[in-house]
Amino acid sequence: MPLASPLFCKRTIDVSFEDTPVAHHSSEATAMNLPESVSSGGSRCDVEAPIHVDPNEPRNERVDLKRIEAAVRVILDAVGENPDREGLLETPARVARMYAEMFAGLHSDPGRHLAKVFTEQYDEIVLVRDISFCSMCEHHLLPFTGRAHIAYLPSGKVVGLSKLARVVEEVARRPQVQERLTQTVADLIEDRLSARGVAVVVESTHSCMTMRGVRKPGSMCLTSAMRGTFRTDSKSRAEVLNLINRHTTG
Ligand SMILES: Nc1nc2c(ncn2[C@@H]2O[C@H](COP(=O)(O)OP(=O)(O)OP(=O)(O)O)[C@@H](O)[C@H]2O)c(=O)[nH]1
Ligand SMILES: [Zn+2]
Repeated sequence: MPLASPLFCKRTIDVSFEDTPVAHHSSEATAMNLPESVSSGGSRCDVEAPIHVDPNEPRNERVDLKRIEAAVRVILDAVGENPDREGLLETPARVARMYAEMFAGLHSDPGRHLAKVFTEQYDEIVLVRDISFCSMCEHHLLPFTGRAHIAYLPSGKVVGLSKLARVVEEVARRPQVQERLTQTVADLIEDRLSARGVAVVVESTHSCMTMRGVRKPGSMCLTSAMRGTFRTDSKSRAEVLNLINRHTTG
C-alpha cells in the first residue's frame, strides 16, 4: 500500500443536531477502500470513513513484536528476574513497542521528505541548527542523543525547513554509529536536492560511554560530513563551520 494512502475503518458517529458529530473508532482499521455507507438510522450511524495516516511518520508494521516479547522474557529470566511478577508482566510487550518505534526508520526511505521542493533563486547557505535527535548505538543498543546541524547550498530549489529535521528524525531511528548517521543525512541531502554543497555536523552523548563501561558523563562526540563546495573549498567550509559554531549553545 502506498505510504500516503488513507486507511479505512468503521467508525460510529453520534449525530446530533446540537453538537458537532463525534467519531469513535469501533473496529480495527482495514486497508480496503470501502465506499461510504450508512448502516443505521436514528441518531447513530456506522460509516466507512477514512483515517488519514500521517505520511511523515515512518511505518513499523514489519517489526515482529511477538519475537521481541519472547526475547525480552528470556533476558529477564537470564538476569535472574521473574518475568511473571506483577511489575514485569507487561514489560516484554512494552519493550517490543518501544523497539518498533525506535527502529521504525529501518523500513522507510527518509529521502521521501525531500521530494517536495520550491523554486527559489537563492544560492547562499541555508542552515538549520540544533535539530535534536535520539538514536541507538548499534554496539550496545543504548541511546545516543544530541543535536544535528544541517547546511546546504541550493541549486535553484529549496526544501521546506522542517523536512531537514524530518530526515534526521527518521535516519536516527535505526541501530547505527554516529559516523554513519552523519554521512547518511549528508548524502541524502546532496543527492535528493542536487545541492551544490552540504555540511552536516552532529554532536551527541553516548549512553554506552556515560552510564556503563568507561563511565564518562559529559563526554561528547562530534562528527561532520562535508559534500560538494563545502568539501572542496576551504573558505566555504570555514564560513559554514563558523555559522554552525557561532550559534551552537552547548
Ligand atoms: N565509532 C563509534 N563508536 C561507537 C559509537 N557508539 C558506540 N561506540 C563504541 O563502540 C565500541 C565497542 O567496543 P567493544 O570493545 O566491542 O565493546 P565494549 O567492550 O563494550 O567496549 P567499552 O564501551 O569500551 O566497554 C566502544 O568503544 C563504544 O564507545 C559510535 O557511534 N561510533
Ligand atoms: Zn554503544
